[in-house]
Amino acid sequence: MTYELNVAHLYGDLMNTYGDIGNILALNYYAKQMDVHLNVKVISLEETFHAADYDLAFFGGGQDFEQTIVAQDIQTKKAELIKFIESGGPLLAICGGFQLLGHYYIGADGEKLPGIGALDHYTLAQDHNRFIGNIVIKNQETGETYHGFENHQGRTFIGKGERPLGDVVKGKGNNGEDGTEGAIYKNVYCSYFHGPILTRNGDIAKHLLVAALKRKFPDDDFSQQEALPIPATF
Ligand SMILES: NC(=O)CC[C@H](N)C(=O)O
Repeated sequence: MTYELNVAHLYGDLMNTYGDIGNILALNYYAKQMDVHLNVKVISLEETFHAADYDLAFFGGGQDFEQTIVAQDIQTKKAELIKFIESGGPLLAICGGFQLLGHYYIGADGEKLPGIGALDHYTLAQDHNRFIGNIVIKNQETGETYHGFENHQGRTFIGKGERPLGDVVKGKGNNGEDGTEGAIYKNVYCSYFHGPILTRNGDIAKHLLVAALKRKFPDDDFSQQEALPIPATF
């Protein structure tokens, strides 16, 4: 393979609800077609995340119990994660991962867990209810439609500098109120979609990989990779 990218799978052993690890398999599938080899490393509790060592990161969803543990540990990685994000590092964060990149998450039992505040959203609890079901959204900038399955109790409200990943066509989205789903900030893509998201929405995998390639190899031309057709089903 011509290119190599280093991928950090953040808390891959703890944050993996509904087969979110399938996102790593899907990334590999698309990377191969782009002539890219991925070196994937799980970075978990008490392990160091050095922003400069990685070209792409993935942070999956989790249950409240795992999130209480991760919410503490991730504070030790906060500065380097913010460095990675602010320098344009591509990162995909799903559900619990999405919540912990923001200011805080209030769990089903009312416990307030700190996030790292790298992105300007916050997540409230809801009373004895979860948003569960198939969801469809549309990204207004690209015109792309994304399909997924949501299952979350948290209600997220996005903030300064964040655009939604899409507008809700069907389903609940971030909070069931404002019609937004997910968030985009710089090269960070957040969503409540399981499914996993990248197996059903190859366009997002392509955006992440192309962003990582352009950032790591600024002198090369990736128009061919950008033009890669995305199969209807993975
Ligand atoms: N699937 C998930 O990652 C769920 C995240 C969080 N525990 C919630 O219920 O909102």
